[in-house]
Amino acid sequence: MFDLQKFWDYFNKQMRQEYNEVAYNAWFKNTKPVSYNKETNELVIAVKNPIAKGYWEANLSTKLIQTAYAYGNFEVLPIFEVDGDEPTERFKAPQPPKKVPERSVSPVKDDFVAKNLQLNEKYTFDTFVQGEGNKLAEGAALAVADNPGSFYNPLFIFGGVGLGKTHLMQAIGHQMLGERPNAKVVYIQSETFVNDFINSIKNKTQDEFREKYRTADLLLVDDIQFFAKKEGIQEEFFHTFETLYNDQKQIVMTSDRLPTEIPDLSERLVSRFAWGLQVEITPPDLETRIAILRKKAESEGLVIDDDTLDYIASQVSTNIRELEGALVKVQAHATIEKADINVNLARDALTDLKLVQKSRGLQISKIQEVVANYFQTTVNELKGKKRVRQIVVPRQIAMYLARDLTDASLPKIGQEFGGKDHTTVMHAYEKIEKDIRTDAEIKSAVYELKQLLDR
Ligand SMILES: Nc1ncnc2c1ncn2[C@@H]1O[C@H](COP(=O)(O)OP(=O)(O)OP(=O)(O)O)[C@@H](O)[C@H]1O
Repeated sequence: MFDLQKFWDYFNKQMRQEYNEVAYNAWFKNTKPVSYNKETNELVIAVKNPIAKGYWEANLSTKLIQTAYAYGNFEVLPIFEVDGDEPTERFKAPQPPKKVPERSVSPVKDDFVAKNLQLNEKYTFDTFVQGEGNKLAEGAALAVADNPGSFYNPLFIFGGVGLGKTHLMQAIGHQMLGERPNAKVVYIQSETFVNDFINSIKNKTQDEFREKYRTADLLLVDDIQFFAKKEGIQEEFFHTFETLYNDQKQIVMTSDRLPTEIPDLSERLVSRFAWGLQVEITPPDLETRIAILRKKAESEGLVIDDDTLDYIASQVSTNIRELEGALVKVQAHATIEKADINVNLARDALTDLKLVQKSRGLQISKIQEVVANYFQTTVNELKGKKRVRQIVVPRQIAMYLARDLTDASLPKIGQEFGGKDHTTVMHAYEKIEKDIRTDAEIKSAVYELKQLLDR
């Protein structure tokens, strides 16, 4: 006998172990079983909104089926309904993103408005592919989109270049506008905030400036690390933040690093940014990169087989913008050659990409120079034999980066480091790889060095 409530409790318990708290709250909290038909095996589940419905259909229906089977050999056919909505047909694909309605423009001068309110219509939750590295951030963004101004305020999303921070933050904006077309969603690059502020002083239009930002229902500030060392701007932003926060308006920020790592960010901003939730996006694994490419290819109407997707995804590992660029290249190559897309064509199309990566990789001397500068030591010390910690750690980090960012073999790296044995390089690599997971200082040093080397 299939007891629906008991099974549901069991399933939830399993999911609690699998999902972190943010994601669990986003997907399972207000979801409930409605009915089970033992003739047809249809199990109707009520989810709280269309996003959740799309997510359950894409990610959780199989889990539900498997769990029911494991639970007691029960067969279920999940059907998801949006709470209070009409029942929908089974496994319907997620809805395409709603067309973004024209926003109502608040009564401030045009030059303050027009250039800033643009959200990229492609940056919605539906087009965002979930993976290990962004699962938490996506869950948090969804939770915020569901309950702006209350759940996690502010939401601070941080991580490396081109990993989807802007995409996620704008998805929150889209969802709010989908539900409340007249909401005032303000999206800005932090540099725009800086420029607007300076112009407002020049033109004596500070009132308009403040009106624009302090009356937002949702303020999205991208790349906030540009506030580093800018005291006046930070002061202004502090007041904007206070006003919005006190009015229970949602604030979302992105940055390439944690607030504590932004140089000279005032203590009060650092502490306020920590009031809500800070979530990191880390680079996607191969599987996620393939899924992103597949989704992108589908949306462009491209037919690309799995091997080719796999090949393209394996060429670009850390930046999704570059990954998309690689796909565009392959597509352009196919058009020019009037040929179908396959692995050979992709290889040809991406040859120069490989050359760039290789030439990047050949510069072990560049890595040594940047690392030596960073740690205020010298390239000679890195190549030398001194065993004091101040030199050993930078040396090991430099070897780690040489291994990670170049194609050079272990013996070749050893040679470049004053003729060291390849086992020394291997040891350094493994040591730093482990330290990155356990030592916040090493992690942040490696991260910053990678950013420096990326320029
Ligand atoms: N998980 C994802 N699913 C689908 N597309 C993604 C995903 N992550 C990133 N992208 C795409 O990759 C591109 C770069 O993403 P985005 O601009 O959001 O990165 P970012 O982290 O804000 O980068 P930056 O640090 O340069 O500001 C965008 O076109 C975005 O749509």
